Amino acid sequence: MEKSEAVANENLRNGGGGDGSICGYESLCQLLSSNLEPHLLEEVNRLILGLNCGKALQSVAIPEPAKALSDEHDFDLQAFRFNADREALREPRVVRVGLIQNSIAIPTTASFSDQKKAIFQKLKPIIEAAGSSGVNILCLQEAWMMPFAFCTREKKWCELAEPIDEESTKFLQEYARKYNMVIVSPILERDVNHGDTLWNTAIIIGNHGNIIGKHRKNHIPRVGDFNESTYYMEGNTGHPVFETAFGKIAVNICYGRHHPLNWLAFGLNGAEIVFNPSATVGELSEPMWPIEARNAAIANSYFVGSINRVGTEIFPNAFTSGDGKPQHNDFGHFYGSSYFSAPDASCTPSLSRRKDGLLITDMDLNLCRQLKDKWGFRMTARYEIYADLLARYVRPDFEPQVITDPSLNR
Ligand SMILES: NC(=O)NCCC(=O)O
Repeated sequence: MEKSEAVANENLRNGGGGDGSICGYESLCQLLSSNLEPHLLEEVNRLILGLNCGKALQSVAIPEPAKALSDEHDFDLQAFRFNADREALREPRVVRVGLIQNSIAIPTTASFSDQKKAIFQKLKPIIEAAGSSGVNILCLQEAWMMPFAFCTREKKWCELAEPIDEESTKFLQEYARKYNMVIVSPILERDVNHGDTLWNTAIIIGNHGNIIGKHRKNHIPRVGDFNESTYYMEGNTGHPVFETAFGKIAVNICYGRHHPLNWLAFGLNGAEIVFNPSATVGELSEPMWPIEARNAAIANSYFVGSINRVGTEIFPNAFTSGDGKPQHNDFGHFYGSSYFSAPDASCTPSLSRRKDGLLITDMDLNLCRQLKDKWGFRMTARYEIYADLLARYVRPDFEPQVITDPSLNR
């Protein structure tokens, strides 16, 4: 292989910096802001981040205790604000929402209990930073309490699954109570009452530490090394929206973001913020990452919080994925880059591509209805014609509606 080809392949797998950075920059936005003249940057940002209420997205002052924690524990910390127009009859409904992305804490060869404890330990200062900054709703990444071992297809990792009221939930319930914070906790769930069935589940912990409910991932990837159907079942919880003290929220777990109907269903049930806790790698999905969630926010008139884990997780035994490629011990680089999208097509810059991080964003939920009134996507959606097509499509005798040009030679 040519050297340049080898470098290109390495960039594809791990990012242009070799260390997960983008040629030495933490994120695309940082690369652009470090290299463009201010007037060019303003125009580029207008195009790639959009405008919120006609203006560039505002950043928000980071509270001092959170800043101190991020300096001490070396995690990325950014804060922004999505505004809405002032209304005559409704007060603004501003909530502060946080997303956490992180790498695992110790090698995957350590004992399971040590690995879990080390992740808890690593997350403590980041959750403290969120809580002490007044975050109202906090979401963690997919299967945050374990390495993303689904690539291995080894059954031993099933041991890490937990019932919804166990160790990981208890750990977060304390923070929910301490900081009056709703916490969305995506874990690998063990459903003891149903024969130890495993699910990929997001638990919604209320701001009093109570469990409001759970949602189980609807769509399971069967792509690349993401052999997740070896571990858990397709969700059976529908598309619940959880009415919390701070707004109506829902969770579209990872691969569900490729399914527009999944996003739609949460919108139809009234979600104002949909979280997309994920675990995905650069080579597979990075060009899709800035588009799909943002499109969902626009199409469904709600906010989306997208989270991806960070780093390269190396497993003891090599695995293959039936694609003819050599066996390997890791998925590739989880590229972080967590961000928020708003219904008016604006979005925040993303967090680091290689570091742990906390993204805090204030959002006026009034923006959701304002965008529904402006664009009328819900009103113009013509759901009945799609309901009819879908009802026919799922039948075994479905015939596609194709009208063939009679002049075609067949
Ligand atoms: N965890 C998960 O569903 N990953 C699938 C990969 C992707 O959707 O980018």
